[in-house]
Amino acid sequence: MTDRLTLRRPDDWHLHLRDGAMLAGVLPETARHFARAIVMPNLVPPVVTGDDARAYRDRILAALPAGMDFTPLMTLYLTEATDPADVAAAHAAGLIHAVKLYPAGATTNSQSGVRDLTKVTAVLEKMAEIGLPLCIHGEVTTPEVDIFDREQVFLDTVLEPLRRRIPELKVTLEHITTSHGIDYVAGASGDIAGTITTHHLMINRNHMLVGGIRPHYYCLPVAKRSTHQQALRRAATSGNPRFFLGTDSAPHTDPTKESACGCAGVFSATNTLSCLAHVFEEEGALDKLEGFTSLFGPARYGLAPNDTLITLEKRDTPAAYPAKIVTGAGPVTLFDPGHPLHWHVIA
Ligand SMILES: NC(=O)N[C@@H](CC(=O)O)C(=O)O
Ligand SMILES: [Zn+2]
Ligand SMILES: [Zn+2]
Repeated sequence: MTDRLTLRRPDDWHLHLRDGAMLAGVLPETARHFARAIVMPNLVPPVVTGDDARAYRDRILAALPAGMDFTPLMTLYLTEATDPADVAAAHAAGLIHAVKLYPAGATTNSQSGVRDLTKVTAVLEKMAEIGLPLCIHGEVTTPEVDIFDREQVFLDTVLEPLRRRIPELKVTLEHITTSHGIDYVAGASGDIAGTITTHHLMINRNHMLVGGIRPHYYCLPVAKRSTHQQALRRAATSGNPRFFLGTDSAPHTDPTKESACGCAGVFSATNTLSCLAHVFEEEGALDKLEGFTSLFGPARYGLAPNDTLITLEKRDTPAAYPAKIVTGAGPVTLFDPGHPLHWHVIA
């Protein structure tokens, strides 16, 4: 049996590329299939100013193997010291496409994030004025709140009040993991969208915890119960342009994942398209895949869709992906969906 699917070339609207040897190792994995990506700024130290973003963009382009075509779309890491004029200048120069809000302590390298949102009002007002999206890691960090409830509590206690205070702000709720997040984005008035990762479409918390703990499925926001996974699958395959792909491919070396205190992050750049074709076929929605991977994101970010194409083919033989990729920083295990993938990216 052969089935073919030709799509506009996809983009990744939430990606971690890191720096140095890790950057050099993982960048080709994304550039092979994706034309552009919103590049997360949570380096150590973070990408805070326009100058930081320019320097990081240049390092990414320098790490790109000859013959590969890839455009990094840069972001700034919002801190309580961020200067609205610097943000506006970087946006006007075409350098940055979003600003990222990490509640301090919420996730990997978020210690310089925002503790008090009232301290960044001037930046957010400037962003609303110039139409620059705020990408949000939507989890509270309150110690009393259960980790499985942190996204839902964030919606009520942080996101909704913030959007009431600055209604013109364009918001992207990143890596949605719950039906609450889906319902919020689908139902909210104003300019809001949400990204969904590959792995949250394919796993729920049982995959991570039943029969032994699987550190390579640990990420933030943590995978929730299967009813939430089902809500994510319905949203991703619905054709609603508010929902599009942000893989959140987040490489960490195996020793830092397979540890008594393992890092959060799933690395999925290499096999994401095979995974997504699998999911969309299971949902009977292959006709909705192109919107999710290639059309809704550009529309949201005010960019044209890519004019090049990518072709997938379903074959009886499963696609052969490596279990891990070797980088100069160490081995990085690839997301394992737990079953064979029959959709091959062929061109
Ligand atoms: N998603 C993750 O589990 N980890 C990300 C950070 C993030 O996106 O929250 C990382 O940088 O490793
Ligand atoms: Zn995050
Ligand atoms: Zn991320």
